[in-house]
Amino acid sequence: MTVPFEKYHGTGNDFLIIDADEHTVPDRGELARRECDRTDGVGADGILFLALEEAFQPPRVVMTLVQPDGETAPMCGNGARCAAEWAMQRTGTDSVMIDTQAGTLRADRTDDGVAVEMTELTFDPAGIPVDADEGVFEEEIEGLEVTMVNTGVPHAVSFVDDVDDVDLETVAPPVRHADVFPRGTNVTVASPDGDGGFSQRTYERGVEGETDSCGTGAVAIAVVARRLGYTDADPVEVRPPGGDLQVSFNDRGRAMLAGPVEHEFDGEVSVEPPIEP
Ligand SMILES: N[C@@H](CCC[C@H](N)C(=O)O)C(=O)O
Repeated sequence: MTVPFEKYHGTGNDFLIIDADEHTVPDRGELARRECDRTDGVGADGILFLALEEAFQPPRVVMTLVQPDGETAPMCGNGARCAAEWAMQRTGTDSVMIDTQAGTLRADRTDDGVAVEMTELTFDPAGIPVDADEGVFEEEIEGLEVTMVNTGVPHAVSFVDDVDDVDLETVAPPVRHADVFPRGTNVTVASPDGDGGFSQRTYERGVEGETDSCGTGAVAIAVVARRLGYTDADPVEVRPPGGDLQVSFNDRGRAMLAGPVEHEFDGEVSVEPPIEP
């Protein structure tokens, strides 16, 4: 049998979206491993399974991201922005709430895209998690000087002179798999633009490679840069290869992630039918 999907991307971080209310996929991990493959499948950084609750004001959408390795990620900044656009299109609203494993986010339409209020972030080792007695700030792990933060998912953030000079596919995997991270980590490098903003590159856990953009990574750069005194800009402009993101801070002290979202195309994928009882 086949299941329809809609393909979205947020600054190049791309996802197949499947309506989880309408379509049952018995083995989500198998589907993600097969269809996220950029050679033999549709090609994407993950599959978002979305279940809409239209009765609420604003409407709610339950978001589950299954990554190309078949595992579930608790949170995804760009995925949340794509999920919000999908839900806003379906409900004709300009605001939605998104339920993730890392917490509930509010998302609003902006002039040029979608902004989400991120979940609470932490530098606490237990919350990242990292096996350390105190917060990890500018410490060398597997050859890279990193600061550890959890912005919904863990990021090892490293500031360098020029992100384009970093051989990320070589430098990142030892950090991503370092023993001190019981659940692994994303690895994000950033270089200052001299104007309070940063260029970004991220090697993503679950994708096991570099993506064109990572929303939790952009927020990680902004909060770590502010914490270390590298910027006092608000919003902080963060530029991954796939487009420009803005990270601002609201009066609740929460980070807001904003940027464009695009609907690319629709299609169908084949799945095994559910086993009848
Ligand atoms: N691309 C995402 C992050 C997705 C989760 C990450 N790969 C993980 O496993 O922690 C984003 O935009 O935040």
